[in-house]
Amino acid sequence: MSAESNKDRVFIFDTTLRDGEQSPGATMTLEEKLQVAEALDEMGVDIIEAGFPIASNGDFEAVVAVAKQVKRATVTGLARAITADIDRAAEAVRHAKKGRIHTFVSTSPIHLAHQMKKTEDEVIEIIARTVAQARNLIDDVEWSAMDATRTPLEFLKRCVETAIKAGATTINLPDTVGYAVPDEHEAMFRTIITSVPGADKAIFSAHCHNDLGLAVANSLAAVRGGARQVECTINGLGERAGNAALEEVVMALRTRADILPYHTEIETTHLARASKIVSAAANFPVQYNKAIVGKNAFAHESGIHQDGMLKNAETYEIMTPASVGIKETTLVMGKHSGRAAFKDKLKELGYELGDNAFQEAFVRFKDLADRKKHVYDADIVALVDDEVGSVGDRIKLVDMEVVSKTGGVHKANMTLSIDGEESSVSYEGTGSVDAIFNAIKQAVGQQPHLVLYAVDGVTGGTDAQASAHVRLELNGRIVSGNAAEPDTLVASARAYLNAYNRLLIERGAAAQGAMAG
Ligand SMILES: CC(=O)SCCNC(=O)CCNC(=O)[C@H](O)C(C)(C)COP(=O)(O)OP(=O)(O)OC[C@H]1O[C@@H](n2cnc3c(N)ncnc32)[C@H](O)[C@@H]1OP(=O)(O)O
Ligand SMILES: CC(C)C(=O)C(=O)O
Repeated sequence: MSAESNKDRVFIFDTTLRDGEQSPGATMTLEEKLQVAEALDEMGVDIIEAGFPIASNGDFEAVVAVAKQVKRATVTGLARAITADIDRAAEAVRHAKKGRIHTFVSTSPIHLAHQMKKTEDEVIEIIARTVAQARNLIDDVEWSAMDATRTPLEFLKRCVETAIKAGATTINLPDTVGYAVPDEHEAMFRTIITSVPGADKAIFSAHCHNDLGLAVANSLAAVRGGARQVECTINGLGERAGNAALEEVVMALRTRADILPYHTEIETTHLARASKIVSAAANFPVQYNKAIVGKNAFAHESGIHQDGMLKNAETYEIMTPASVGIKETTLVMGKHSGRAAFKDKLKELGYELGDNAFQEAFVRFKDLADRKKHVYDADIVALVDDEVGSVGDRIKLVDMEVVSKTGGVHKANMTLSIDGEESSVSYEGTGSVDAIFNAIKQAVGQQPHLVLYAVDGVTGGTDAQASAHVRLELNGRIVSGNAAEPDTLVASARAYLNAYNRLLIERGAAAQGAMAG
């Protein structure tokens, strides 16, 4: 495929299995690498860098296995500018339908002086010799200038010209240490591509690291400067702060085609799945706020955004979750949510409340969200059931204080509203709950028999709401009451009152008489 006929096509070179695996702790087994490679191939990645064959027998075997498995993509293996490395890489990638050798050497003064201990002329000789060696073994050869962005332009031009003359078909100018900024990066590519003799015969490639958080921005700048291959990894995995994230590069090109008129052949609906596969294989969690594939990438918690989303998703989303393989947007219910989202959530949960009941439920929801980190659907169900179940209650809890001492007194001081009038009472018990129930019985002047008292957590966690259940019996009648609250004792008191209120309803006028007496 000539660079000319694909002038706006950006080739995606995925190095999750090589640079990605260089993330400390991200080592993958052969089976895991095959699973990742399959996902990349199905997604339409153009080149898969499967490993560094000379690094170990395991790496060599992995590159061979990936090469044999992959159906569509070109498979490459990395090699230093060393004869044995290049031979080993060739031996591994020759198993692929389309194989590539990727060889590299340092070009920056600091690397030449301290790592390679070579002069510029010696490096030029190494490039000519090793690229030619690779090209004698395979037609598809990529050459990389390690630390290109800290290399003086004049020397970089000499290196690139030498590599192209020796037969390199792809020239990669890596920002090895994540030092570049976008304008400068774009200019570097443009200068090299427009001034090096023979540059039109090669595809230029960007390989950006994220040390300054600029890997994706620099990759896009390189494309503007003429690069047509971007090296990246799923989830931005990679040495130190990582590489440019594949999903971000691809979606930026797709979403901003208006000012970045280039395209890739990536099937973007596979992105979320690939992210999960890599995260599991590399045992590397994806941060919640990671662009495109993070748990929060399509989640909205604030009321104003949720209201906008309910009116038109384009108000707060620049791409659809479906376009990256995420099922749907989520409106997370929390302390920043407003009425629009709460109403929508109630509808989803099957509730239709009248204006007053809705308003009261919303106030209680806000109050709960202020106290609880996560408000789950189950919390809202408990809250609304509780709200609906207590509509019309004649006796309500106004305030409550419980004093409880190990081996000592358990006392409940309660203020209740009975038919709109407040009444305070204190009573002791054998425990806090017993004291509460005794205080209520004292206030209402009745002694119903407690048939059942039980408490469950609505959700997990110590901040979960407690759901309390009380069953009372009076004169042969049995009624149940429920209440949900973050505080177990308050939930218990309200459940008792809820049951007692039902007892009053069932007993009708007789109960009214009893209370008045
Ligand atoms: C920017 C990048 O991501 S580059 C890729 C980095 N990835 C890795 O290093 C992972 C795999 N690496 C390995 O398994 C090992 O480092 C090996 C097998 C490659 C080499 O192991 P060793 O022979 O023990 O060498 P060691 O790692 O200690 O040092 C690297 C050597 O390679 C040399 N070297 C580094 N890059 C190159 C290069 N592109 N071309 C030629 N030689 C190079 C260094 O100068 C050093 O040589 P020296 O020992 O003569 O000083
Ligand atoms: C080997 C090259 C491509 C590399 O990984 C880098 O320079 O970061």
